Amino acid sequence: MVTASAPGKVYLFGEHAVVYGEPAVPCAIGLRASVTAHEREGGLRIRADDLSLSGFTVEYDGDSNNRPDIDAPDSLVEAAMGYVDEAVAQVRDAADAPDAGFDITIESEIPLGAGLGSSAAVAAAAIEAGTRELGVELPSEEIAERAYQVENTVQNGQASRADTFCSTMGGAVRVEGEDCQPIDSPDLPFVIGYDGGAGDTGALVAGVRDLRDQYDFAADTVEAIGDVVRRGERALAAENVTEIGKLMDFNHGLLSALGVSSRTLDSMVWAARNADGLGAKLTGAGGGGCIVALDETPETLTALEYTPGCEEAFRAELDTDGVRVETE
Ligand SMILES: Nc1ncnc2c1ncn2[C@@H]1O[C@H](COP(=O)(O)OP(=O)(O)OP(=O)(O)O)[C@@H](O)[C@H]1O
Ligand SMILES: C[C@@](O)(CCO)CC(=O)[O-]
Ligand SMILES: [Mg+2]
Repeated sequence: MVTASAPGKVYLFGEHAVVYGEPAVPCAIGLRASVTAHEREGGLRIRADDLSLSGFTVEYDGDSNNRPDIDAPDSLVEAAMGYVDEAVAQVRDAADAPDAGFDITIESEIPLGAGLGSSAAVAAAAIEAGTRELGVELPSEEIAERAYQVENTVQNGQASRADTFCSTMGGAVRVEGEDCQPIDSPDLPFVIGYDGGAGDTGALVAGVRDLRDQYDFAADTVEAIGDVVRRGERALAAENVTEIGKLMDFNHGLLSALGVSSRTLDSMVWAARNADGLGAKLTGAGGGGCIVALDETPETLTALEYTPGCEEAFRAELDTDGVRVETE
């Protein structure tokens, strides 16, 4: 039995645009998903009590895909299970063990669908736990690549390597197309506001794609996000936190123009700005979920706590540990 964990992340800059080849800078944070894999005689049984489908246990064999007996629409169940299913497919492929069966247990501190990269963390941790359980040790680059394949399949061919590379490597990273690099970052005073909601990553990415196909100025907006990221990288290298904050504000405006913000995400961003934080933006796919702000003082945290629609506000720190084995 092997347990592995991987961190969630916030985007300092560049989500959505990264899907079209612009650079992005996500940063791993100290909230983790843990996956335990225990080999069994064929089939797959998944225990995922943190899933918003009120927690369920699923048991089915590889062929018949028996539907779990829970009171939720099929599409939701399939979407909820897609990442784990695909991660197990990657494990079987990597270990050359097409018939390997597993009991998988997932425990996670990362809210689902909220922009903190729960899917990437679950995928990376599941691949690490599953392959180790079969006695195979993958280099971290391969875990990242296989976790990306998981996201790409579930998001219907519309995913970047950013979330999965960040979750696998930890720390701050820069991703542009297939080029993925760890980068240096100062300790940034992240404050996260969470509205308790979720967005559907695949649907939000598809919405941006449609806008980009329809309007030249939407394509220009995606490129403008790339420009913000390039400036952001310079600010990061110079440890100029004030400039980083300003660029985060700009990045949020451009994401809003692309239709991926929401009323509560905007309210939380404005609460952070009014509290004189250094900058704030939505993080991840958007639609609902989390914003990330920068502030060393307690003001932004307090302001978010009093913002209608904000369910939870907390500080987060850059986590330099990527995917790791917890117990073996
Ligand atoms: N604790 C968990 N147990 C089982 N599956 C999980 C868990 N956490 C996340 N997942 C999987 O990840 C999916 C959510 O991924 P999605 O990409 O929509 O959001 P996210 O990764 O949290 O946010 P973003 O991609 O915007 O950063 C869930 O539907 C589920 O399939
Ligand atoms: C919206 C997106 O850019 C980030 C989701 O966390 C999608 C992706 O990069 O795969
Ligand atoms: Mg995701």
